[in-house]
Amino acid sequence: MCPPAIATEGLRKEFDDAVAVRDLDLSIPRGEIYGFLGPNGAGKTTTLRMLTTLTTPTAGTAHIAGESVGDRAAVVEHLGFLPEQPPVYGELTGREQLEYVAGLRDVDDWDHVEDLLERFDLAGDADRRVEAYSKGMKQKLGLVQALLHRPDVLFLDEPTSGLDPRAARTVRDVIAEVAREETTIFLSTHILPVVEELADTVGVLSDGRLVTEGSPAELTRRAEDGAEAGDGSLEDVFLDVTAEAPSGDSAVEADAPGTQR
Ligand SMILES: Nc1ncnc2c1ncn2[C@@H]1O[C@H](COP(=O)(O)OP(=O)(O)OP(=O)(O)O)[C@@H](O)[C@H]1O
Repeated sequence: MCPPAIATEGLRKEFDDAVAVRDLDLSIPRGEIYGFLGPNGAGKTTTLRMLTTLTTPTAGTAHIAGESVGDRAAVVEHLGFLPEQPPVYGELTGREQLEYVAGLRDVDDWDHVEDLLERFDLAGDADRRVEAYSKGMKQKLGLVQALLHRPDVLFLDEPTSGLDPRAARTVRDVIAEVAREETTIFLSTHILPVVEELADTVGVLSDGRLVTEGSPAELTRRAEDGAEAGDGSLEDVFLDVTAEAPSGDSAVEADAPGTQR
């Protein structure tokens, strides 16, 4: 049987003065879009960094497509990562940027690269310098470069942050399309409607702990059943399960749902 796309057991990260992630257990099947929510400081970025080998766990295990994150060379073949700020160089053209990343990744399937540029509506701009790209175009270029090597698992950190509604729509459409091709997507975001629209399963992290998990429909049904106030929306679920978080500056207070940061 295929191993899960993402599996963690007791995954934990401590910094000198804080526990950022506490004993996280995840099992995310292949082909799923997993929406990872949590207030500011909940530990989402630290989790992403552990899963993408950028930081070492203090304890526990994590496997991507069956490979341990401790084996960086093996695991990076399976993952693509779009951080909140896409790692693109302004002085290169879009195509040069992709050639550079393809070289690092040993990708020589140029038909695939051209196909991605077409699908993301970037082909006409591929020979322009990246510094002339809009934020949405840079985000799409970042997505193309994360997908160049056909990863099994794509990690996205706030992929629609700061985009205008049209650019955010395009990025959401692209995510949905990529997911249709059996790529597993781990989507970390504050923007609840994005998760509500795209995610098969939602996990909510609060103070480093996974405090709830389920499909958006299951979570909102639970909120409707238990709610004394509110309309049983994902926002109610989020507010309810993160209510005990020690930080006062929850994501929902800072960003009204639907706000594109
Ligand atoms: N390098 C570090 N050194 C010390 N503490 C850190 C470090 N990185 C993160 N932390 C702490 O770990 C906790 C989780 O931070 P993290 O950035 O993972 O949260 P987050 O959920 O991504 O937050 P946000 O939504 O605001 O980006 C916070 O208390 C943060 O201060």
